[in-house]
Formats: sequence, C-alpha cells, structure tokens
Amino acid sequence: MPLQLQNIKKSYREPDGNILPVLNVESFSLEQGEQVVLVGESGGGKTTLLNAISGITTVDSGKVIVDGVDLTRLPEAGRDRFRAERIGIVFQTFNLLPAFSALENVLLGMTFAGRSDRDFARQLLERVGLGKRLSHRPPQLSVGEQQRVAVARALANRPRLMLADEPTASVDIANQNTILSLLRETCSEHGVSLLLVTHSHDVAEQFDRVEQLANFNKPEVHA
Ligand SMILES: Nc1ncnc2c1ncn2[C@@H]1O[C@H](COP(=O)(O)OP(=O)(O)OP(=O)(O)O)[C@@H](O)[C@H]1O
Repeated sequence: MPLQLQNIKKSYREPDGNILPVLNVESFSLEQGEQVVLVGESGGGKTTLLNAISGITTVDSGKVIVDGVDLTRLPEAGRDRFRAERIGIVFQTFNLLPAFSALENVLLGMTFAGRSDRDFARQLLERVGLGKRLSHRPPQLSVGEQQRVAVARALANRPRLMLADEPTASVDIANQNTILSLLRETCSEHGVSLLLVTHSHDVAEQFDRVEQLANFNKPEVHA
C-alpha cells in the first residue's frame, strides 16, 4: 500500500507560546494506483498533512507509512533521501530553479535520487507537451508550461506516490484542466498513486474518490 496514516497528531507552537492542534487523523490510506482528492478549508491543515506524508515535517505521534516504510522512524536525512527516491511533489508555486532549463530541472529531480537519465527526462517533457521547450528556462515559459515542467520533474524519480498541493491555484481555468488531466493521466500511465489537496470544488469533482479533510481530521489539544 503506498500510503497509510495511523493515529497521527500534529500541533504547532504559535509565536505567543500557545499550542495549535492541526492534525488528528486516526486512519487514512491510499491503494496502489488510486487517485484521491482531499478538500479542506484554508488553514485546515492540508499542507501540514502533505508535509507530514513527505517527511518535510515531523508529526508529534502516530505512524506515517509510505510504501511500507514508517517515516516517523527515520532521521531527517533519511526522510530527505526517501522523499527524493520515492515521492513526487507538485507545489502550488512550482518551485522550479529559474537559472536551469526545463530539461535540467527535470534532471535535477533525478539527481537527488542518485540517477540521471536524459532520455527519460526528455520523454517526460515531450509527454507534457514541452518537447520544443527543453532549453527554455522557467522565466521564458508561460505559467501553465512551468507547471507542466513541474509535473514532469515530479515523475522523474519514478515515484510510487505523487503529492500535489493546490497544483492549479496559480494557473487560469484553461490551464487548470490541462494540468489536472496531465497529472491524472501520467500518474495512471506510470502506476503512481496520487493525493491532491485543494479547496476548489471544481477540481475535486474531477476525481472519483473525494475526501473532506474535516471528516477525518479532528484536531484537539493534546500533550
Ligand atoms: N510552522 C508553523 N508554525 C505555527 N503555525 C503554523 C505553521 N505552519 C502552519 N501553521 C498553522 O497551522 C494551520 C494549518 O496550516 P496549513 O498550511 O496546513 O493549512 P492549509 O489547509 O494548507 O491552508 P491553505 O489552504 O490556506 O494553504 C494554520 O492555522 C496555520 O496558521
């Protein structure tokens, strides 16, 4: 199973010293190849949840099991390596490196995982319709094209799990549908499970499995 969350709790210490409980999820899982959209209000903990799943953030208690590995048992360096090797991430603001070409950005997604395969990088960019933009740097690409590079980069390490955090929030409606279709199609072509978070009901209705974060996340004050 690509993802299992068990009894995870997470709170932040706010600047005034108060504890803000953000996550309290008893159980959540994804089947291999499944595509799930998670809908939640602003401030509801969507990004925190994705960061916990990718190991960017630690949880206070519980288990985050990705591809059979409990990330809560790994030190930070181990979580970083695991993320580079097995998880693809598409961010709202793309997070491309502006000084590098589209092809180099995709190759960098492989380098962190210890691989480099120019042919596969080129194939991925062709797949997202950017075969003629390999040498363009992000500032020379349209916003929609930049997000398509980000989709290609997220697939570069051949991940088992793809996480997408509001991937269409920065693009217009025409690009929204292109990018969502590309993400969904490429994940299914590569057998990658997809967890996408959004506050948009338009985006959510394109998925078969729609989960409301508030239905299974019940933050509460805990020690
Ligand atoms: N590092 C932090 N320290 C303290 N509080 C934080 C921190 N990061 C997030 N928060 C708080 O935790 C709550 C959840 O934040 P999170 O970013 O996970 O929400 P979200 O559902 O992704 O929101 P949005 O849709 O607006 O991006 C918010 O109230 C936020 O202010």
